[in-house]
Amino acid sequence: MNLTMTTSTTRKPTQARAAAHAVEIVGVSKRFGDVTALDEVSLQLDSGEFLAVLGPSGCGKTTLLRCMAGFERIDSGRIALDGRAVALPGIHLPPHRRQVAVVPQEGALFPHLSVAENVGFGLSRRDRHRSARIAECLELVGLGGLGARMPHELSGGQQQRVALARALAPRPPLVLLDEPFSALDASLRVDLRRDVRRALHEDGATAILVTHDQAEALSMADRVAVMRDGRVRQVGTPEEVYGTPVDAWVASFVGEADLVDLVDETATEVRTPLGRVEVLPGVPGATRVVVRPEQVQLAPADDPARPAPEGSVRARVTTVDFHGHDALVTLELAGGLTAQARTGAFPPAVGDTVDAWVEGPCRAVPGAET
Ligand SMILES: Nc1ncnc2c1ncn2[C@@H]1O[C@H](COP(=O)(O)OP(=O)(O)OP(=O)(O)O)[C@@H](O)[C@H]1O
Repeated sequence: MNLTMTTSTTRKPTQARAAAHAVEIVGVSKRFGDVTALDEVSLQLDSGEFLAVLGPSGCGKTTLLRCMAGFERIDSGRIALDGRAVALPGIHLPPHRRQVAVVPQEGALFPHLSVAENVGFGLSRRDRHRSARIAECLELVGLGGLGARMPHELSGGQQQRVALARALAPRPPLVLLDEPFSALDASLRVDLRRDVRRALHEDGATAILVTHDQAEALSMADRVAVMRDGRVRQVGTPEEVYGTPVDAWVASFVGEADLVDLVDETATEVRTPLGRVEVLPGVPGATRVVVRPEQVQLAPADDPARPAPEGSVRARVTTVDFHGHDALVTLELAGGLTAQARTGAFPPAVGDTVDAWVEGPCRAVPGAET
């Protein structure tokens, strides 16, 4: 079972080691034969922080998590947890000595133990606060009073909540969540994300969530590390990685993006196939502009009631993906170029001619890597 627990029931005060990061990963590399799963990865987390590691399948997210938990040995670099080195080449603290809890993809509860026994699994039987801590953790994940149930009497979402309560119960300094919501349906996932975020925060846990789901990473984390091909491409707050991606690849992976060519530029404005666009201070060598679909405004062409602003462009609507609360509209621009606009619940129809323009500043990025 992919689960490690500590028997300690008190998290050590962080004040005594104020200088130490809760997690410090420095230049960590890990190879499997010819495959470089991790390539000089460096990350730091403060105590109580929630980091999401976001990247496509095969980018090395799970390997990073397994190296932190102690399930894999690193080839080079260093991992320290709460100021204590747990992995260096030649030094490998086993998982049970790292005080790290892992919440796997599917709860993997012990089927023959009750909910309360599952939650108390990592707590010493002699701990006189054991029952109180079990009850506290079940309350924390919204399952107060369900301790006597057996795992098969719970829904998938409830089982994941028990898995989280079990991970939190021994107060591990670090909780690692390995795509814990991937097996759940969409509406349950949204609720559970919010509750897990709150439970971790209330318990003061430092946590790392591995996910390929950008909405999950952006909505839950204090900071997001975007990975590709074993490397960390960008680390920042959700607003930073979405609003100021470092390159075209990050821009397209973290949310939808129209990457439009930069035609000419003045100090703060560029001309693009989507009209005039205000740009944020750019990155050297920028050739493209990241326009988020929600920045693209549309109005019926030649509508006297809503004249398009100067610098707008003419476009034809080619497809409309209706989502209820909003819609994603694909536009054909001059020269056969396409762009996407996110509208409200009343989008234009396929075949309509519209005026399109971009509102708000955009990020200019190097265009080479897509
Ligand atoms: N035990 C292993 N033996 C050989 N190759 C491995 C092993 N574990 C991982 N890899 C390879 O290392 C790379 C990174 O894999 P990893 O599982 O960390 O990616 P991931 O981002 O978590 O992907 P996913 O989202 O699909 O789980 C992949 O190319 C994978 O095939």
